[in-house]
Amino acid sequence: MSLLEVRHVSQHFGSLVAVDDVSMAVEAGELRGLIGPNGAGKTTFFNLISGFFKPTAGHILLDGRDITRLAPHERVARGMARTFQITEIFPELSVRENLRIPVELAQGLRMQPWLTRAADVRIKERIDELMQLGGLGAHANRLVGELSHGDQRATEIMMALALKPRLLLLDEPTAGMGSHETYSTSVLIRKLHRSQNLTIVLVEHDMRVIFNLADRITVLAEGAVLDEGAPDEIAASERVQEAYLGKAA
Ligand SMILES: Nc1ncnc2c1ncn2[C@@H]1O[C@H](COP(=O)(O)OP(=O)(O)OP(=O)(O)O)[C@@H](O)[C@H]1O
Repeated sequence: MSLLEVRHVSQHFGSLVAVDDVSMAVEAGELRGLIGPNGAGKTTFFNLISGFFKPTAGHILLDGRDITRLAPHERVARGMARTFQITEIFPELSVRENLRIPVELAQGLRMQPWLTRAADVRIKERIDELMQLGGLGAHANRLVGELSHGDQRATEIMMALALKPRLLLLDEPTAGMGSHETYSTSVLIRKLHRSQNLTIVLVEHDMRVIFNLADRITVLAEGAVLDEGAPDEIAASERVQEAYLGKAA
């Protein structure tokens, strides 16, 4: 059974069909890349998987269970977390304080009026572990708003990971980055994928990142699946080349 299964999903906005009868199955442990020209429907598709939109038609299954009508936070409870195209962090808080929010949430301790000393130790240990894993140890007490774009993105990814997802959805993690930061973000994603038993679906514009990281790639064009396969198959696909060249022309 696939970890994530999308069955014949469509999303209409009035007369516009942003996602048109898309099916996709992602196996546990896979890193799936999702690409497509501008306006292909990638972000809409991500919003459908993570529950920000409810599809006009079709079904979404996680571990074989239908989650189509579940709210985003209910999907988080089932093991799904996501990041956004625009980094969603609290710039006026430190890295440690940002991470504390999802760590408390994951441990069922958010909004508790008081914490036992043991619970507080557990929270701090988990924050330290996440900072270490994300390469953020040196920035623990710095305000996130003062960090580089790459470190802000790493903080956001580690906040998603704090929720202990099995499925992590990353929406353009290298958007707006220079080549150095793009490279270090790719290295982080690969490291997390390998060390944390994670399944990842990654939307990216940067083709080097996608072809370097993905086990398989799904290509969307005009809301529909244009092609799907291993990176070398997609690189050789005439249909895909035409879609990109056609768009650029
Ligand atoms: N909330 C919305 N209401 C109406 N139309 C929308 C909405 N969201 C997206 N669209 C339209 O749906 C289509 C697909 O958009 P979407 O943002 O999903 O594409 P994309 O592949 O993510 O594009 P990009 O690569 O530029 O981010 C576009 O025509 C867009 O204008």
